[in-house]
Amino acid sequence: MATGKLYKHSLALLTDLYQLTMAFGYWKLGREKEEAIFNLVFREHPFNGGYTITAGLETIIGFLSDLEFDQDDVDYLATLQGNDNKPLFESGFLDYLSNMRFECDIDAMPEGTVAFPHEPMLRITGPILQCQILETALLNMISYQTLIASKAARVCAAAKDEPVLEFGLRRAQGIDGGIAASRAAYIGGCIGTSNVLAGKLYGIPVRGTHAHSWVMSFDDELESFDAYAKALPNNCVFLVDTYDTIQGIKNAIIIGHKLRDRGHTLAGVRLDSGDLAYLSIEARKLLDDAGFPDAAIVASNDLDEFIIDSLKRQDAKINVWGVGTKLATAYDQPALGGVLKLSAIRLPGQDWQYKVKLSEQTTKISNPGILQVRRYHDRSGFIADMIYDEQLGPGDLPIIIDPNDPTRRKRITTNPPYEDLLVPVFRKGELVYDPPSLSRIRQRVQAQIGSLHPTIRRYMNPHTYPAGLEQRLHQLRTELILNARGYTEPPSNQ
Ligand SMILES: Nc1ncnc2c1ncn2[C@@H]1O[C@H](COP(=O)(O)OP(=O)(O)OP(=O)(O)O)[C@@H](O)[C@H]1O
Ligand SMILES: O=P(O)(O)OC[C@H]1O[C@H](OP(=O)(O)OP(=O)(O)O)[C@H](O)[C@@H]1O
Ligand SMILES: O=C(O)c1cccnc1
Repeated sequence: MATGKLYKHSLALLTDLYQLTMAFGYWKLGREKEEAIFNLVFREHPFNGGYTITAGLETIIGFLSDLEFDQDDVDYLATLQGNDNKPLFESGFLDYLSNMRFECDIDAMPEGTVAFPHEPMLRITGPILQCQILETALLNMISYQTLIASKAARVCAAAKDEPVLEFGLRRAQGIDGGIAASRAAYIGGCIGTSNVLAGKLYGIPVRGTHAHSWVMSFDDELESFDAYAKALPNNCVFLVDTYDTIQGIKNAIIIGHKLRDRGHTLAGVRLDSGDLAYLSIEARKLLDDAGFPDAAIVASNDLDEFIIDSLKRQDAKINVWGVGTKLATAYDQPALGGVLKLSAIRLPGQDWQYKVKLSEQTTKISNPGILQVRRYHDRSGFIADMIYDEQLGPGDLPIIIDPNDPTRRKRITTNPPYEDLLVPVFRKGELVYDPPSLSRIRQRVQAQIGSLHPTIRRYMNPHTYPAGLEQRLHQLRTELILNARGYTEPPSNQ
């Protein structure tokens, strides 16, 4: 029975200490009811790609649904001391945490959405104290799964119509990394995983062959295949490279005939070393000539999207790709670089005050407002994305401005159909969203990627998809930046 949860208790302490010290500060100042809006964004696509696939929302929903500071948690917090060896937190604050119930609004892009730099993938609105405590966990859950789903999408795109199995658990970043990687890889397009716990938790199909150790534990390879075929006649993909790959394929064929005589099937062979193009072509010839045209050739060994692409260009005859380390660890880019930035604040019952964070680097200056993302499309696919402020509104026939280079603009002139990407997930702490099944999320990924122009899908040096700020939001942001830099008066609505 798929439960979808690795942890069966509240993870309220899954945060950085500074979030709790700030929370204490807000409480001490009586500011705990002040409301804030934070947006979770990334600044650059991972892997130098042209798009990013969101993942991790369901993990966040599980985390927030269980959220509470239980007695053990506050007992632990009571032991923390400041540099005068006195308690860091007052008991009144710990009581406050014990009684605190999650009461924020969350709006988020559904999992499996393609996202672009600076677009909020998730927006949290609520008491600033709560938003602050949750920052770290929200980033942790979305950033990593989004990274792996995006990597998987690239690997699967390279494999084109051929299935990719995720084999990464043994090299993944610890227990949670391995579980989350399997989930995200499945979202990104892998058809199964070797990770049995992920299979149980999420209902991901589990698949596998056997290891060199099985072959090595027998006196010879043929005997090992024979014994495996007798024990598991319905799961025979023989690993053929323990000693000599060509001889291994011939041994697999000998056992394949025996399997067939007993009413079973040689499902395939796995190549795990050597020149995978050459060996797969030889394997295909041997298997076909022996009457096993349906036996699959599975390949593994430090594969990634670039090696898969190269092997395909070499006409490798590989039917199934087993990809582990480089997928589950996001080997070439181990972090997404997600951030959660404050964009507005207000006292209860008062107007929002918009906020920006300055930086010497233009791309690191945050966006103010109550942000939403509008995606315009036509029959051929996505046209452009526009980040707009819900109070200013999306505007008629808007102009979309690249925040990194305001001279780059796109005018929306024809009133094309659109979709607002952030959907309500929590309202005042109550779940108002019915999370889709993993198979629906996988379908969404394929539909979303399919709606991108092929030049944006290219995994080397892709074209840049038009995504930017609605012009009045851009103007307001510019005024706030100039004001923060001391050049102007604050904008009139501040
Ligand atoms: N024809 C090919 N074209 C491009 N890359 C290939 C080709 N064949 C294999 N590779 C890749 O080259 C790398 C070979 O790595 P390495 O030399 O460490 O492996 P090996 O010696 O074949 O096997 P192992 O060390 O696992 O026993 C792997 O990443 C593999 O996927
Ligand atoms: O190469 P990856 O993409 O990570 O795929 C998973 C690897 O895990 C297994 O190897 P094993 O742990 O036996 O080590 P190996 O690298 O020596 O084959 C398997 O034979 C693959 O080679
Ligand atoms: O089943 C397999 O072939 C497998 C599983 C994990 C890692 N490498 C291979």
